[in-house]
Amino acid sequence: MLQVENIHTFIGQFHILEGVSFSVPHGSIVALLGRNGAGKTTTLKSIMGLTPPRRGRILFDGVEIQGEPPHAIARRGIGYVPEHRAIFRGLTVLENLQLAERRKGDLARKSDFIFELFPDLRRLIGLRGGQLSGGQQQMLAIARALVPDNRLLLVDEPSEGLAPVIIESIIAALQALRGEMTIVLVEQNFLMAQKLADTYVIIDDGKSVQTGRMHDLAHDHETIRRYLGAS
Ligand SMILES: Nc1ncnc2c1ncn2[C@@H]1O[C@H](COP(=O)(O)OP(=O)(O)OP(=O)(O)O)[C@@H](O)[C@H]1O
Repeated sequence: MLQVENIHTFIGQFHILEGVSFSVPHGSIVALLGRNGAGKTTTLKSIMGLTPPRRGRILFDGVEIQGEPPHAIARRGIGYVPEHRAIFRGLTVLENLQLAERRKGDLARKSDFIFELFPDLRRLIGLRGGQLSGGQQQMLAIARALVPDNRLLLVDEPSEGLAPVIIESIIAALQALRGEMTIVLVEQNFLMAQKLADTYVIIDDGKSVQTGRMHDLAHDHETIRRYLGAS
C-alpha cells in the first residue's frame, strides 16, 4: 500500500533523513523504531508532505505522492495522528470530531464505529479537549483520524506520557482497527510495538538500517541493544 524509497529530507539546512526505505503491505501494522532524534517523526511528516523529501519517492497505491501538498496527500486517504495529539483544547470533543470531516456527513457515517471503539468519547462528547485526561485526548486524536475515509493511519507515539493501564486500552483500540486500517506506528514503548506490529523498521541517524518481522526482533537482543538502547 505504501512504499517509501530512499527518501532524503532537509529541515532548513539540516539533512535529517539520509535514506529511509520501507514498505507497508495492505492491512499490516508496521512499527518505526529507533532512539530519540533518529528521524521517526520526520519520516511520518515526510509521508504527509509536511516536511517533503528533497529526494526519493513515496508511492501510495502505486502512485507517487511526494511533492503533493499535505491536504492533497490526506485526501488520498491517509490520516495523521501527530505526537502530542494536537487536539483543540478549547473546543469540545464533538467539535474536534466535526472539524475532522473531509466531506459533509463523514461524522454521522462513522460515529457508531468510532464510539464502539472508544465508548468513553460518547460520554465526554460535550467536554472541552483541555478538560480530558492524556489518555482521553489520545483516544480523541485517533478518533479524529477515523472520521474521514482514511485507509492508512500514521500514528506518532500514542503511548507517550500515559499510564500502563491506559496504554493497554490504546493497544486494544489499535488492535481492533486491524483489518479496517493499515497502520504505521512510531513507538518508543517496545512492548506496545511488540504487541501490535507485524513488521518493524529501525531508523538510526536518519537512515533505515534494518527491517524484519516484529516477532523475530523480540529475541534479537543485540539489535535491540545497539539501536534501541534498551535491555
Ligand atoms: N525543526 C527542526 N529544526 C532542526 N532540526 C530538527 C527539527 N525537527 C527535528 N529536527 C532534528 O531532526 C532529527 C530527527 O528528529 P525526529 O523528531 O524525526 O526524531 P524522532 O526519531 O521522531 O525522535 P523523537 O522520538 O525524539 O521525536 C533530530 O536530530 C531533531 O533534532
